[in-house]
Amino acid sequence: MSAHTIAIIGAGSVGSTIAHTLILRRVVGDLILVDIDDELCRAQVDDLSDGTFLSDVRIRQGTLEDARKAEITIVTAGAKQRPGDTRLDLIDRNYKVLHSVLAGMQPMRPDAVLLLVANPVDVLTAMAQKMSGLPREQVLGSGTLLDSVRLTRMLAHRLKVADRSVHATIIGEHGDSQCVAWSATTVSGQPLARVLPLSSEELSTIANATRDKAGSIIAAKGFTSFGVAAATTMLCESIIFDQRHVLPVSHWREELECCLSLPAVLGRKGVVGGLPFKLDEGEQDALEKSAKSIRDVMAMCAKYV
Ligand SMILES: NC(=O)C1=CN([C@@H]2O[C@H](COP(=O)(O)OP(=O)(O)OC[C@H]3O[C@@H](n4cnc5c(N)ncnc54)[C@H](O)[C@@H]3O)[C@@H](O)[C@H]2O)C=CC1
Ligand SMILES: CC(=O)C(=O)O
Repeated sequence: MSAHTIAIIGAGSVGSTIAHTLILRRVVGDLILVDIDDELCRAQVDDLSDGTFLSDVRIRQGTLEDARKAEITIVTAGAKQRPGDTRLDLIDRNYKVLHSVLAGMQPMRPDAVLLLVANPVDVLTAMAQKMSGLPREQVLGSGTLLDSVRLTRMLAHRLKVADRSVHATIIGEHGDSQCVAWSATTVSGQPLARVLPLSSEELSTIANATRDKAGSIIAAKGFTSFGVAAATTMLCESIIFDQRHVLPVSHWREELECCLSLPAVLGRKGVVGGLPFKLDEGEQDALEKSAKSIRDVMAMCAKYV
């Protein structure tokens, strides 16, 4: 049994599914759920606790004061997109939620990692870096790991190979300006273009389907939860067990003056390193445009911080 503790702020669809996945994967010994809706939180804890016999993880309802002491705190609290909303449309509501959550968690345990999942995740990650009191490297967002998983699946399906044989990365915003690092996409170490030559129209179709997948799920069922829970669990494992996986997560990029996703090394202190990630000219342009769209929203939010 792992002796680690993770707190999840926001016990709605995403928070509870992350809790469920962490329980099944035995990532932690103790899990704390916090929500402003006391009754919902209690019911989620009661329901989740019926499944803990599979892994012996202890789960309980807690407060921001409890979350303050956890090794990882995951923030899912906030409004979700309604059909047709972009993730950026959520900023006004979710900034206020983030502000009140972080204010209630001061001072945070100095070696804590704060993992943002609520949207717009890139902008909220940058705001949390300013408000949390933690070093920047310890505050990161789930970013485009989920988008990269979605892209990987589409390519693996097309190639009729296992997902793990494909390495595909979405970079930039977890949102509409995201871009595919096609030049770095490989299948069993071989460049994708060699294994599966695709026309530029086909590449665009795949990129658009990846970008639009969340919207189509939300249009049909109102929210997404399973993919983000699996992605967040993978991030927690890399952090808690200091596994140093290289994963696309939202983190501060000085050269782009914002938080966005590029591959980073994830260990016990959060983003513990980076590796060179070469892009072609078109991809670099797209990344810079994505950064600009995030910076534009941050500029609109300057009134807050
Ligand atoms: N980064 C990603 O890949 C993904 C992000 N999301 C985002 O996650 C967020 C949550 O989505 P859902 O769980 O579907 O929404 P939800 O509405 O089911 O849950 C949100 C929960 O936050 C709680 N909450 C609100 N204010 C709070 C506060 N001040 N303190 C504590 N709890 C508070 C609410 O009571 C509610 O239970 C949304 O912003 C959504 O866009 C969703 C899917 C994927
Ligand atoms: C909602 C969201 O951000 C996603 O599923 O990608």
